[in-house]
Amino acid sequence: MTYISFPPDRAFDFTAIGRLCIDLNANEINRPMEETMTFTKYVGGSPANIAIGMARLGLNTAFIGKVADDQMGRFITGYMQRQGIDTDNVVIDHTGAVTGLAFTEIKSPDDCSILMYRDNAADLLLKPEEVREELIAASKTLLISGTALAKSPSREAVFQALGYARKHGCIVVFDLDYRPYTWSSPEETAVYYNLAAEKCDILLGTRDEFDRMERFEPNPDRSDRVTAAKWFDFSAEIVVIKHGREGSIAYTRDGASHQARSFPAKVVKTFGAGDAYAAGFLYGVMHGWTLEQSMEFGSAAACVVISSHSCSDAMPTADQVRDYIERCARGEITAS
Ligand SMILES: Nc1ncnc2c1ncn2[C@@H]1O[C@H](COP(=O)(O)OP(=O)(O)OP(=O)(O)O)[C@@H](O)[C@H]1O
Ligand SMILES: O=C(O)C[C@@H](O)[C@H](O)C(=O)CO
Repeated sequence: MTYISFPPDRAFDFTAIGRLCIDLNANEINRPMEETMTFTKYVGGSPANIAIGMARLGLNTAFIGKVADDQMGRFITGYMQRQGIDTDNVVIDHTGAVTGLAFTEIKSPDDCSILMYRDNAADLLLKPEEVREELIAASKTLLISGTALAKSPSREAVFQALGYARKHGCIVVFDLDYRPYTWSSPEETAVYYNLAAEKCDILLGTRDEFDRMERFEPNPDRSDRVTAAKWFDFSAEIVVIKHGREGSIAYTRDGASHQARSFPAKVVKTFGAGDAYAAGFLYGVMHGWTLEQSMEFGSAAACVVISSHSCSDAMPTADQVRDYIERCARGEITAS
């Protein structure tokens, strides 16, 4: 059964809007960052990771964002281009803004955290008038990321992109991607997440992220079905709630639910799972797979990334995801 009809014959399968930043992942792992001395630099930013994941899976991909006018901005843009991602709508800031840094701490495979330096980050300075309508008109899918709603003018740029997407029949995916550092208050988060979610076709988030959206409409049992039902009164066709190692569940407008288990993984670090999951899941949905197949593919893609040191660099190809699934089926991979 097809839950989403993507517009055919467009130059891009997938376009993301949001932050492009730098991950600095501690090399000395399994210890607090106070004791780490060296880091490896990767392109980061949840929407960037997802776009890289989609390109790695073989989809025609573009990005809408803003980078600093410095070596880090040029590193990011060059890396995206080497992945085959169209960066014509990646704007260079000229106000002296900087690149957001995500220092990642890997205390243990299950205890990871991210220290974010995002003051005056260039990505949040993307303006509505810098969003190119023709790019969205040429895209089957637009992914928006919650953190881009945290500050103006990025917030208005996202709503401008949403307007173009609705005008041109582009399917909108909302990856909730809540990052506390960037927001002024929980109320502000809930207001803007709800305003954006009303215009989206597919919602992807964790239970905690959906809880944050429900400040004004309590869901005391934190019911996934209650959460999803609300969005079918708006534009949503699919609502996915992710539950970490416990797997994920999706609801569709027809009232059906779809579940996927997680795969075993030798976890190096937990973050990046959601980005890889989003790429793998959307890859399946865009290929007309069942939701169960798409969620399974996303789950396996997530395991490839959490078994690696990086997020962006580790985003798998379709063959690598299939190989991971097959190796698990043969019992060759067990959970750490
Ligand atoms: N420890 C794990 N072992 C196996 N699979 C996992 C693990 N953690 C996450 N996954 C897989 O990745 C999916 C998404 O992970 P999660 O629910 O943690 O989302 P997230 O919080 O958005 O991820 P991130 O940590 O990147 O922010 C899960 O539904 C599951 O399939
Ligand atoms: O999204 C961020 O700003 C942090 C990412 O760069 C990091 O790779 C991560 O947390 C992935 O979800």
